[in-house]
Amino acid sequence: MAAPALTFLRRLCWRSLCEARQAQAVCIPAVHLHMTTATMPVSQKDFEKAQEQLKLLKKDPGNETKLKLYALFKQATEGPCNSPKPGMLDFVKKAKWDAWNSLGNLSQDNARQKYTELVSSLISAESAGQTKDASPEESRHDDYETIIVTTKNNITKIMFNRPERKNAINHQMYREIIKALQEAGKDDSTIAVITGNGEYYTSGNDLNNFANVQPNDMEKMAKDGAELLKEFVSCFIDFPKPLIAVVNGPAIGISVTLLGLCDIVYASDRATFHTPFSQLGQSPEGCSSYLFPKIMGLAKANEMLLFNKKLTAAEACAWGLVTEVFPDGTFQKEVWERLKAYASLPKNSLAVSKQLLRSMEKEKLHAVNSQECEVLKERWLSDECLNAIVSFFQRKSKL
Ligand SMILES: CCCCC/C=C/CC(=O)SCCNC(=O)CCNC(=O)[C@H](O)C(C)(C)COP(=O)(O)OP(=O)(O)OC[C@H]1O[C@@H](n2cnc3c(N)ncnc32)[C@H](O)[C@@H]1OP(=O)(O)O
Repeated sequence: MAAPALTFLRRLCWRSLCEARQAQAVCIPAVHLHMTTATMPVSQKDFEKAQEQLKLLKKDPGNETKLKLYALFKQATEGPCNSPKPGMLDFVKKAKWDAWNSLGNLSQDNARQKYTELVSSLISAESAGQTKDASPEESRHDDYETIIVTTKNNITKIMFNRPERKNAINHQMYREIIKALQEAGKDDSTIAVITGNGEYYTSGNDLNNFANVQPNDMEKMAKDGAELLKEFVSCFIDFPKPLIAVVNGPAIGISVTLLGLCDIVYASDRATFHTPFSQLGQSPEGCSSYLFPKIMGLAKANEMLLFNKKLTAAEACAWGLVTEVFPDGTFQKEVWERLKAYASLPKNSLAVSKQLLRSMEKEKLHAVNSQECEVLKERWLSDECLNAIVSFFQRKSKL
C-alpha cells in the first residue's frame, strides 16, 4: 500500500470504529433483528455481546483487522454494500468501502457469525499476550553442551558456556554454534546476540584442538580444522538477521575477528580485544584480513593483526571495531534494555535492510574466508605454530 494511503488509514482509529459500530447498532430496525435472530447460528445477543467485548480490547488490533471488523459489521447490519464507491483520494472511505464491498453477497447471518468469531479470537489473543507480557517466557534450546541458547523478547541469545576454560572454543563448540546460528536464522526472533558466560567473552580457539594429534594425523587435523573453520565463518557471513555481539569481558583470537561480521558490537569497559596471531605462529581469520583494514584503516589493522596489539574497549571503539562501551557495573542492564527495544522493531524490515547493507560484500567475504582458511591450514603445520602451542601447554607462555 502506498505511504499516503497508510497515513490516511491510520486515521481509521479504534475510537471511530467503535463509534461507527454504536451508531449503526442504533439504526438496526427491531423487526429485522427479530427475524434474523430466529434463524442465525450466532444469536443477536451474542452479536451484541461481541460488540461490547470489542470495547474492552486494550490494544489496537491494527488497520487490517479493523477494516475486517468494520466490513463484517456493516454486512451483518445492512447487508451487501450498495453505496457509491468513494473517490480515489478519499483513502479512508475507500479502504472501508473496499473492505465492505469485498464481502459480496455474504449473508447477514454469516457476517454476524464471522464478526463474533473475530472478536472472540482477538480477545483470546490479547489475554494470552497479557499473560506472556506479565512474565515473558525464556525458552531454552536444550540440545547444546558448550553453549546456552535461549529465546526471549524476540532475541535469540547464543552464549559461550565454558567459563572454567575462559570460554575457549573447542571443536564441539564450533559445531554447536554453527547449528545455533542456522536455527536462529530461521526462528521467529528478530535479532540474534552472541555473548559469553562469566568473566571472559572467549579466549578464542581452544588450543587443545591441536593437542594429542599423532604426527601422521597432522595433515588431516589441519585439513579438517580448515573445513570446520570455513563453515563456521560462513555462518556469520550468511547470517540473515541483525547479529549483535555483547562483549562481556576479554576477547581473544577468532572471537575478535568475527566482530567485523557482526552488525553491532557492545562492550563492557572491562573487555579487551587481542588477536595474537603472529605470537602463535598463525594468521588472521574471520575475514579480518579484509574487514579490519576497512573498519579501522590499514595502519591500525596492522598493529592488531601483525603485531598483536591488545586494545582496550575504549580503543576498540575509537578504532571502529566496537559500537559503544558501557561501564561494567551497568553493562548487562543497559545493553539488554536497548536490545529489547531494537528487537521490537519490524523484523522483516530489519532483515532486508541488513541484507542490503551486507549483500554487496558477500561474495568477496566468502572468497576471503576460503583464502584465510587455506593459509591457516599451512600455518597449523608450521614449526612456529607448533612451538607456540607446546609452549602454552608447558606453561611457558600465556597471553
Ligand atoms: C577449527 C579450528 C579453528 C581455529 C581457528 C583459529 C583461531 C585463532 C585464535 O583464536 S588464536 C587465540 C587462541 N587463544 C589463546 O592462545 C589463549 C590461551 N590462553 C591464555 O593465554 C590464558 O589462558 C588466558 C590469558 C586466556 C587466561 O589466563 P588466566 O591466567 O586468567 O587463566 P588460565 O590460563 O588459568 O585459564 C583457565 C583454564 O582455561 C584454559 N584455557 C583458557 N583459554 C584457553 C584456550 N584458548 N585454549 C585452551 N585452554 C585454555 C587454561 O589452560 C586453564 O586451564 P587449566 O586450569 O587446566 O590450567
